[in-house]
Amino acid sequence: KTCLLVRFKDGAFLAGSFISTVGIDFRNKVLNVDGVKVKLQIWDTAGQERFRSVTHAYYRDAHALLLLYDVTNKASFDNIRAWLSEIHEYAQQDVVLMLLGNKADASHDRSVRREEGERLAKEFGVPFMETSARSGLNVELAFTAIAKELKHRSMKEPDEPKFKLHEYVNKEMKTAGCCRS
Ligand SMILES: Nc1nc2c(ncn2[C@@H]2O[C@H](COP(=O)(O)OP(=O)(O)OP(=O)(O)O)[C@@H](O)[C@H]2O)c(=O)[nH]1
Repeated sequence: KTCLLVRFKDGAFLAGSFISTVGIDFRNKVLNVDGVKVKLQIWDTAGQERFRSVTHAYYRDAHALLLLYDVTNKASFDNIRAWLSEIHEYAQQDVVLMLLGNKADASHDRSVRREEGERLAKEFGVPFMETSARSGLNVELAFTAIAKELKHRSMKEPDEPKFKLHEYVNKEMKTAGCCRS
């Protein structure tokens, strides 16, 4: 999670970093979305179980949640169902969700296939993409898509058609041949 956020914020990869997030941390980034400045305040939660009660407190105020698993770690993928039920319990009902399978670059160590991620995302009706903090694959796209959805929700003109996050993500992935850094 931290590496993905640092890649998005600073365009760099923290190679060999083993510093676990303690509790919660945040970073801001301003994006230009269709000529409008959108300020994203992105909270980076600790994945470790012992910080769970701290992170719960932040779900309620989140407008969007990015759920990450590690494609080289099957347990992290299996945990997604548990995270989703936590989200249903603690987050706002209309929170924007996206599922990301990170470390897509690590092809030799992969233990979760892209199709498995796609299937899970479909089951829960959330947009999905694989990302890589190392190569930058789809990182900008994931955050930009969320920013577009949030901008649309807060500034929508009465006659403006609804922004469709799913469709936007699918279209962008197709245009880029599924992968872009
Ligand atoms: N190959 C590869 N390694 C990655 C990628 N993203 C992160 N890593 C490595 O995975 C390890 C953990 O990354 P972090 O970003 O610190 O993980 P985290 O989810 O923030 O961890 P916690 O704070 O403990 O919950 C580090 O050794 C990173 O170098 C990636 O896209 N590709």
